[in-house]
Amino acid sequence: MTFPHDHKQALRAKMRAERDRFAASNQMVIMPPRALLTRLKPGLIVASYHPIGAEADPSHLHMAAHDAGARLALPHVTGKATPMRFLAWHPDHDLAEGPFGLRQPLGDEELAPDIILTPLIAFDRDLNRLGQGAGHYDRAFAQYPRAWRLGVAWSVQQTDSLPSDSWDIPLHAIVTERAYLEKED
Ligand SMILES: Nc1nc2c(c(=O)[nH]1)N(C=O)[C@@H](CNc1ccc(C(=O)N[C@@H](CCC(=O)O)C(=O)O)cc1)CN2
Ligand SMILES: Nc1ncnc2c1ncn2[C@@H]1O[C@H](COP(=O)(O)OP(=O)(O)OP(=O)(O)O)[C@@H](O)[C@H]1O
Repeated sequence: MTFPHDHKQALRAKMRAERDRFAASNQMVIMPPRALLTRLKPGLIVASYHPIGAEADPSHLHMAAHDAGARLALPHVTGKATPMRFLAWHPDHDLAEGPFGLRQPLGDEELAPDIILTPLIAFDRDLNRLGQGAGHYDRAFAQYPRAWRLGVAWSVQQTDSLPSDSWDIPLHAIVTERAYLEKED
């Protein structure tokens, strides 16, 4: 079922406001779930992200990956229309300013991720995800279908049921400051 574009836009505005309110009055951290830790090994490529605004901070997750010998990558975009690339990044490296207030890697070494720590605006119990609407993660998920897709979010970003379009690829799991949710299969 295809939901009107306007419905997704209204949901984004509502859930961004919810997230911003939550983050303004709480000092929470998100810790790496056991399911992530058991997957980590030297040489694995883990894509994380640099949070903007009130987004959930994945740094404890990617630092656990770094400590386990994994290589890190961060997303790099140039605009809404162009695909996102994951570029190599080391925690000691500086970031450069990008579009939408993003901070992105300076280098140009593209990596194919084994695990994608995924930012999101909203999620539901079926692990559907609503993103920024440019299709950057939907396209990356299609490009790397074997990667493990772990959503990172505040618990208040959960909503009853999300509109799902044909191109939407659900997450394998989601971690919040309160819980770890996994797809039952
Ligand atoms: N931290 C972070 N990095 C990320 C993403 C993300 O969601 N979060 N992306 C996910 O795709 C990609 C960047 N894509 C983006 C596409 C559109 C907008 C955008 O339209 N932003 C709105 C305001 C967003 C807000 O207030 O939350 C804007 O600029 O009007 C932002 C990022 C890659 N890096
Ligand atoms: N595999 C794909 N290839 C090309 N375009 C895609 C693909 N997946 C999604 N898109 C396009 O991306 C756009 C954004 O989709 P949508 O509103 O579902 O994004 P979203 O749920 O916010 O997630 P994202 O974080 O990926 O932006 C749509 O116009 C869609 O046509």
